[in-house]
Amino acid sequence: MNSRIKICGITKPEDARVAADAGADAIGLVFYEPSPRAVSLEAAEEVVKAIPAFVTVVGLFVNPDRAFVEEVLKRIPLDLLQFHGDETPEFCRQFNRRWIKAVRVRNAADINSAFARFYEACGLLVDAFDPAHYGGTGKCFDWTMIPEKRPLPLILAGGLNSDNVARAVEQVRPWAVDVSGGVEIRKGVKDHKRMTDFLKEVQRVNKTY
Ligand SMILES: O=C(O)c1ccccc1NCC(=O)[C@H](O)[C@H](O)COP(=O)(O)O
Repeated sequence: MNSRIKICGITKPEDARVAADAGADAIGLVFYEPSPRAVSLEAAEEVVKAIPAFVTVVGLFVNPDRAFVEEVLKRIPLDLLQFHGDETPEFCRQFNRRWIKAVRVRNAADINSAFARFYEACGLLVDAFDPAHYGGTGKCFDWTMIPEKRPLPLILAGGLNSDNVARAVEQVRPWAVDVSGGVEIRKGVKDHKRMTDFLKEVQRVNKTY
């Protein structure tokens, strides 16, 4: 099985185009103001115009109000919602939209309990735990905590970059990988070479299976 690739925290149309041209399966837009990768609705509209057919547009939220998600959905044609905070399953399911849930991993039980609790999600994103941040930390976690048995598609995130993603794919065999900081020059600024190197590396290791 090929691991799909999501590039998260895209803020500019040209970055979305480069990612899509190089083979990204999904683009993430961060609707969380404290993030250095946050986009306004106006910026998101421009980014989405640059995303071709068959590339999934993912909207990322952290403990949003229901009204805020609805406002975003009215303006931005998101294919998928990604909830990165302490949202409940009831909250996540109410938008009549496919969704994924992120979990910050301290131990294997965090992953197994999230699989059970968020069984209606269409994927579980596993990310590094940092008490001060909900995501986008640039930190890896110990991938040996990830169970072999996965009731939902598993999306691996946290500190991935073109140097370690092949090892991650070989070891974890995730449904998808998700990257943000590892393809930036600095927080919030994507680097086209780092994005294409990352995509090529996943494509290379995918071919070996
Ligand atoms: O990217 C952010 O700033 C962010 C802030 C708050 C919650 C989630 C956030 N990003 C979520 C992602 O999908 C990232 O790609 C994922 O956490 C991995 O980030 P990184 O370790 O920088 O690759």
